[in-house]
Amino acid sequence: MITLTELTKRFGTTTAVDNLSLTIAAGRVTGFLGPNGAGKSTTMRMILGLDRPDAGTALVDGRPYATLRHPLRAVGALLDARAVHPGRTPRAHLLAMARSNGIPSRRVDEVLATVGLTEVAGKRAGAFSLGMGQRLGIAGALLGDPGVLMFDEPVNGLDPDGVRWIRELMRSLAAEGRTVFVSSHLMSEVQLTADQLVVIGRGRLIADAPIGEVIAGSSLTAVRVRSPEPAALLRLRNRLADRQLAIEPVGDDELVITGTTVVEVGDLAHELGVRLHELSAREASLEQAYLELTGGSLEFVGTTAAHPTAHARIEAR
Ligand SMILES: Nc1ncnc2c1ncn2[C@@H]1O[C@H](COP(=O)(O)OP(=O)(O)OP(=O)(O)O)[C@@H](O)[C@H]1O
Repeated sequence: MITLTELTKRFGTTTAVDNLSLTIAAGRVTGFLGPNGAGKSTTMRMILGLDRPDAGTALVDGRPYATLRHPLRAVGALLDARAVHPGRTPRAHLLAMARSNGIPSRRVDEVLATVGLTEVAGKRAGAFSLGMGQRLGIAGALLGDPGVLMFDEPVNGLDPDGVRWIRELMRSLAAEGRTVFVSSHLMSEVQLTADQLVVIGRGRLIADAPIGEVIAGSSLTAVRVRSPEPAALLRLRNRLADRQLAIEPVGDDELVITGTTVVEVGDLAHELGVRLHELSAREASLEQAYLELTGGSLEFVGTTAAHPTAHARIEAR
């Protein structure tokens, strides 16, 4: 478990992480989302004791990282896949890590096999592709068999097989009861991998909820209902309006309603004796829900206009 309490980090006049309080629970994959510059890496660095908070605390299983005697056995992390010295071999790199954390050297061969690098274990890491570097970083994270794992953009540079491999690895690590905290900009991938989402913008918490709730909260998640009887449909519309739901009529035979479920609308239609020709749910994608949530907290925006002013800074709503 990771516990953040009023965590704050400033760089000069920039508040990178702003009073962040949340718990990242064990036994599930928590996706960590936010626009560029939102403060994700800084948060992860503070959890790992690499950046010192200006206020608040970041605890791993109730303890600050710096007080862990064998940190790699408590928390494994992939932050920067290029962090390995180019002249070193994967085996030498992992052996050095193992030695400094009291981890038996046979564990090195185990993790090399897990990430599929056994055959290149004696080659210099400098010649590795980005995907191989990611795999080596993941091997380092797994080395101490830790209960908490953090990955910053782990699928970066991986081919489709590698992407699927990391997805299955994260799912299985969470199924073993570990805490898996992973940042990503790939919404389709997060939708397939994560159970819980933490969304931040400009260092502040925007959402901390199960993925289904985040999608259900989107204005693009809606129920569509069609009836061949306009008068009956109007009765249904009035009753839905009584419940303060947002209703968009389409012609006189269709309604699109947000903030409800097919169960609620179906039950109401039945109660009012409204004959239906369609009752369907339209679910927003995670990407649509995410863009709505973070729309006001973008730090850097580009444009597709003819005369781009890319990277203009915009103010928060
Ligand atoms: N060492 C540093 N010195 C100065 N400013 C920094 C430093 N590290 C981060 N920042 C600033 O803090 C803010 C948060 O950066 P951070 O890298 O944590 O965001 P992020 O969410 O990980 O972004 P990305 O998705 O682009 O990786 C940004 O405004 C960034 O410029």
